[in-house]
Amino acid sequence: MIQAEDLSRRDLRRLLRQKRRSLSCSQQHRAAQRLYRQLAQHPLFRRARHIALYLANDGEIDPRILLQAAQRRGKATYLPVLKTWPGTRMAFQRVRPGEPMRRNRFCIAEPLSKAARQRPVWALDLLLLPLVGFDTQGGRLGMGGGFYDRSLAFRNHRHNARRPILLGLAHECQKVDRLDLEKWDVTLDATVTDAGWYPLRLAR
Ligand SMILES: Nc1nc2c(c(=O)[nH]1)N(C=O)[C@@H](CNc1ccc(C(=O)N[C@@H](CCC(=O)O)C(=O)O)cc1)CN2
Ligand SMILES: Nc1ncnc2c1ncn2[C@@H]1O[C@H](COP(=O)(O)OP(=O)(O)OP(=O)(O)O)[C@@H](O)[C@H]1O
Repeated sequence: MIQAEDLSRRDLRRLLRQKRRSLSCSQQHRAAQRLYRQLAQHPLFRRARHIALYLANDGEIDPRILLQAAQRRGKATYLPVLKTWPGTRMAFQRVRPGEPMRRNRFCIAEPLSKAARQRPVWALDLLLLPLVGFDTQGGRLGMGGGFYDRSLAFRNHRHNARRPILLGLAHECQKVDRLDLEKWDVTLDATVTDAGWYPLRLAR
């Protein structure tokens, strides 16, 4: 495991992104299947009616089969869409199977922005977050854009906010011993990897 305290946030990001990108196609495929098995029958997933996920990029663990399962089960599914103004914000937009996608400025696929189909983040039941690195105390290191932190800033003022449940999704190799958190960083309720769960304070 990586000893995070010896590295700057920038170097840690670079190292962890390299690690996830270097996984082979078959390793990625196996990891996605294992992640699916960890989550698909879990009460938090089964109970959630409004779920936000992401489209995998840059070696991230791929939640697409969870997205498809959620849609088959009649849940409302959402993906992040970057706003053109202000450029630091994103929204969560409802998507249906087969909907056209475009590439955003980071080359990540996203739905065509339609304000009427966006849902405020506090009205989602479950948010599955991509991440670059995680620790076992709920710490999350993202891509460095601050998009998720900004969307979830309300959580740091209202610690008792129950919605949405925040689950980081990761490859086991993205685990680090400890992340230093900045004041704006939101804490995850749990991180789920291909190998298992790292819960922080899940109310069941
Ligand atoms: N799959 C996925 N979707 C996501 C995120 C994510 O982490 N994963 N995001 C989570 O926040 C948002 C996009 N955030 C991002 C933040 C920074 C960079 C970034 O630094 N990219 C380039 C360098 C900048 C550039 O090309 O202009 C890079 O790859 O180094 C990419 C995405 C919304 N959608
Ligand atoms: N709630 C917030 N309000 C204003 N600025 C914020 C907020 N949260 C984060 N930021 C800004 O975003 C920048 C990036 O933050 P950080 O490195 O924690 O992003 P990240 O969690 O890795 O990225 P992401 O959430 O996009 O995956 C920071 O420089 C910070 O100033």
